[in-house]
Amino acid sequence: MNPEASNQGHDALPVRADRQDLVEGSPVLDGELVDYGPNKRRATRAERFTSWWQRSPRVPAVLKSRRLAVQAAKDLVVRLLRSPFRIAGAVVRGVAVAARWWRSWVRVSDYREAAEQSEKLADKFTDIRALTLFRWKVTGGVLVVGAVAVAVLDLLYGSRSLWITGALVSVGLAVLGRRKDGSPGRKPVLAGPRTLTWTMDPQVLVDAFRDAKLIGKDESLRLVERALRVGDGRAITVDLPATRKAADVIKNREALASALAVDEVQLIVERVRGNGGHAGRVSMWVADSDPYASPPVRTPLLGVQRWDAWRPVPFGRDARDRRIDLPLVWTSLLVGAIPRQGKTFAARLAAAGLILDPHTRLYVADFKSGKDWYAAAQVAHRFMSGDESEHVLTLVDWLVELVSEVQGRYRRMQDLDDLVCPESKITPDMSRDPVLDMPITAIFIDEVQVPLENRSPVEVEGKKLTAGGYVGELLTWLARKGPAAGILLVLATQRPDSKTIPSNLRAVLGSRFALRVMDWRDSNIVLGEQMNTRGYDSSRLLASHKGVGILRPDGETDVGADVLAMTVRTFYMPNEDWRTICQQGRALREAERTLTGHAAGEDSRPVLDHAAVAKAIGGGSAAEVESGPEAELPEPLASVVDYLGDELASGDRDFVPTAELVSALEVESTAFGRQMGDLGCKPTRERVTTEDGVRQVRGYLMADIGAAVATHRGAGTDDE
Ligand SMILES: Nc1ncnc2c1ncn2[C@@H]1O[C@H](COP(=O)(O)OP(=O)(O)OP(=O)(O)O)[C@@H](O)[C@H]1O
Repeated sequence: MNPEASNQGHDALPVRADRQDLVEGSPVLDGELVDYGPNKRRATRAERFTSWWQRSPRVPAVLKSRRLAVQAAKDLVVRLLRSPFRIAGAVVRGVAVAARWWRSWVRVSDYREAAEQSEKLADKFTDIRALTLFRWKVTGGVLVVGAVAVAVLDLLYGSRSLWITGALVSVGLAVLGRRKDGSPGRKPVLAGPRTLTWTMDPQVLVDAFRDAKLIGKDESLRLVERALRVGDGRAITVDLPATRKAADVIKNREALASALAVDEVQLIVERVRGNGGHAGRVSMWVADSDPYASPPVRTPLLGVQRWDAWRPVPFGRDARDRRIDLPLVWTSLLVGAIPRQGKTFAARLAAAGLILDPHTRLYVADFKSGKDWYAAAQVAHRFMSGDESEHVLTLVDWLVELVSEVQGRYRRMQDLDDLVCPESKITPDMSRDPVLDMPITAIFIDEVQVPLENRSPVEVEGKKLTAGGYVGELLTWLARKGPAAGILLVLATQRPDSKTIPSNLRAVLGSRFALRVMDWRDSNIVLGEQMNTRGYDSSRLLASHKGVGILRPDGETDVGADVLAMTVRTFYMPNEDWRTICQQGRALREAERTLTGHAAGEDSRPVLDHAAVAKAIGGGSAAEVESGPEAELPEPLASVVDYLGDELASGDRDFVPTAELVSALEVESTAFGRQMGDLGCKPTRERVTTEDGVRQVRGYLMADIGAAVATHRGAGTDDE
């Protein structure tokens, strides 16, 4: 690649302006300056030393900053000037403490109190009195001996000895009267900052686990692999005490990060699975600094000639800098985030892998109607960009065409022998055989909430439906049946809420990628029910971390087949790289003669068999679409329903403890109980099995919650 050209590309930022309205004049630039890969130069020895010095927990903070050092010097001068007064104060306090102790001793207070408590003071009075007299005599004796000793010393050594004795007594009294830790006002209200020291002191790690309540007071950790330097951080593997679960450590990662004094993005906690692991083995990695603050990495696809759609597509890197590839075939992908977090960039990465395989067929529906997808028009079998109702109706036609295509493929697979098609599933050879005509076909829909929310009427087999409802039904059917036949969906949405993306559609989208969202509910909508309680909540990601999200893949990734989800920063693929990849994809298709549809200049209308499609997706569900959207539930019932998800209907659970709901929904328990009561849900007590055995806890019966939901939905619909 020409370096000059590439540098130019970095400086020339994406132009976001209306194409038709562009007349002569300076372009309006919208974008972010990104300093990445190729410009990175090796740090010098001095720079490396400075970086180590700044990060090392062994170097005191005052030596890391000039401002802090000056402040520390000033504090020292003040301390020195104040020291005579502080010593005098300590001596006075020491005299008071000594006098109090002597008084209690001479009065035999402990003996007296014990006798009083056992109501035997009268019996013991004579003994106490005798002891008191004896102690007075001892006191008198010590004073006389002391006075004589001082007089003798004075005679022998002069007044110097008096000064020395006085100084020694003062030091003793000052020590006695020093400000000790533990009593109010006797320690600084704000102690210094906590810093990460666990790599040096395993006890700190154990304490952190205890502070985070991940192990009990009397429990400890076992070291499996000592702390090692891995990448730009340290890794350690430990075994939890028996019965403690690694899943709970992952869930409470934030508490552990706080106990270890690091930001949670710097802490990666994974369960070690398989042969070398067990349910209580935890592998931890702590980054030296924010792992996502470094410049983003360009997609490795830029350097490859072609890609195989069956290979997982390079998607990004995790905090430990491990490459994460995303399997796309036989699954579907949902990408969700608030605006400007990198959804389109993420969806385009998935597309890039497929574009570089000339045997794939692409449908691209860009409801963002910007320039982000424009370059894909040269390779896409069907392409459109716009957010009007006509575009939604075109999408309906595409989806109907794809449903027919899937049905056709299954029919044709039945006729193939077992050697070519061993299961009712497409294989790599089948997808590349031009005679079979079953290429991997992917439909990309950016801002999928636009068609899903469209209320234009469509008539299907005599029934009136909303276009959005019909799109939802078609997408659900395709996500369920399509992947095995080689048809996959990639949907990106700015509005990951339960009303926009129907729950039955979400349930069948295998892979999920959640960039930053507004709250844990939206995060669960993208990632799946209760993922926040398992430690995966994309609302906790930082706004400055563009392209960073939580990936829940459907299938094996390089991190491991059993990893539920992971935080990934997507590769950076700005517009000029995207254009290069699309041009390369076109050249590959031209060479293989696989250019079809829109890209080949033949914008054929889809062949539609509405009757067969309506039959396939089922009349019952279509009727549901007709009845309009479900009435909105009041809070906190809506959040409870969101949290419980499918558990509410599945009947797997009869009861949910209040404590679980309060902690998952992050609400105040009294107010929550009152609001639930107002909505017709009264708590009960049930016996449940917890870690500490069977206990009776307060909570709600699923049936009661279900009944309250039905009542409120019914009421809402009646009102309309
Ligand atoms: N992996 C990445 N590394 C660094 N920056 C990124 C990355 N991915 C995206 N960005 C930055 O984030 C910005 C927004 O990305 P993108 O257009 O994909 O957001 P979006 O979520 O699709 O936005 P919208 O909702 O407005 O369509 C881009 O301009 C890009 O500079």
